Amino acid sequence: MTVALIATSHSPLLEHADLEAGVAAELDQAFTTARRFAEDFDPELVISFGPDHYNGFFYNLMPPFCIGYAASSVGDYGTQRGPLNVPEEIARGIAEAAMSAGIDLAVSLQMELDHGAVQPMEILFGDIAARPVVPIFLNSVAPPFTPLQRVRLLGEAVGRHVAQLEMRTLLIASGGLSHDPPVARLATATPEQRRVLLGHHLPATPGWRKEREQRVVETARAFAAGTADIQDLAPDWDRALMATLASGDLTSLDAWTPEEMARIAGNSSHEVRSWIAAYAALGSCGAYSVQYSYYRPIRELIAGFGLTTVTLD
Ligand SMILES: O=C(O)/C=C/c1cccc(O)c1O
Ligand SMILES: [Fe+2]
Repeated sequence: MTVALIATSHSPLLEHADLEAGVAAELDQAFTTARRFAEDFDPELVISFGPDHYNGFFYNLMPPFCIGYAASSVGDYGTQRGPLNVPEEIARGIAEAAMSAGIDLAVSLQMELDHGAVQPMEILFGDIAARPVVPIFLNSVAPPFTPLQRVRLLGEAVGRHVAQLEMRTLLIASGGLSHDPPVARLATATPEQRRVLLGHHLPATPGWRKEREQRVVETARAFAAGTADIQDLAPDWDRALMATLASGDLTSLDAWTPEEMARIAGNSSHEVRSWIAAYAALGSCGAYSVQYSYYRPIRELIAGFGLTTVTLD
């Protein structure tokens, strides 16, 4: 059994932002390092922990966790659209193992994924169907949020099962870190936004999606210029979280509350759930060490942008 982890922020603005040359080069270097790590590891199986942004999961039925037995990408923000290569038997095994460990979760035979789940696959492998992948959705935008302890326990249960699979398995965490992009929220939604949060706008016209994405692109430009009314990034919080994850002892995160996370690090900081679950999964396979760690708060991407590669000792 060999297991490794790549944890990375995502941002749909990667293709739309006007980054300073130095920052663009740095990011390029981080992605190249991750790509080489993935190529060298050559996984037989990928398990991808990621959020959704009201493209696949809506308030008509919003589970805390869901494992896809089959999945396809909606292709938002120009990401690759179409089916992923999901090994159904392995996905079922993971879901049954997590349920047996006391983690209640949903399963889907028709899971829809957005940039939050597929962008790292595209960056690492150039094709979302390049490797067999089991997608694990963690609700990170739609309150109420399950406690972080449950997220850690989900990760541990998945990791214990993966350790028995005898497959070279790459865990991917996609999300975070501190950030507050203009994703609609139920508490403050207009009637039109409420329809979107319920999924009632579907099937959406291409024009509708373009409009929604353009609003985020414009907010990012304003954020970089210092004129957006979204919450600032929280680099100290991001760095402290990355240090805790690297330490191998995640239990102190159990005490974090969603309210405090949002207050300090923004409404989308809940995407760090993917990192916590994936690090916990690796930790239940053995002691680990971070091999590479990148971090920079990048307003143009509306992201405290982190990327780590991690191996078992
Ligand atoms: O438009 C969305 O739904 C989300 C956009 C976004 C922007 C910046 C960082 C992220 O993690 C995002 O998902
Ligand atoms: Fe996101």
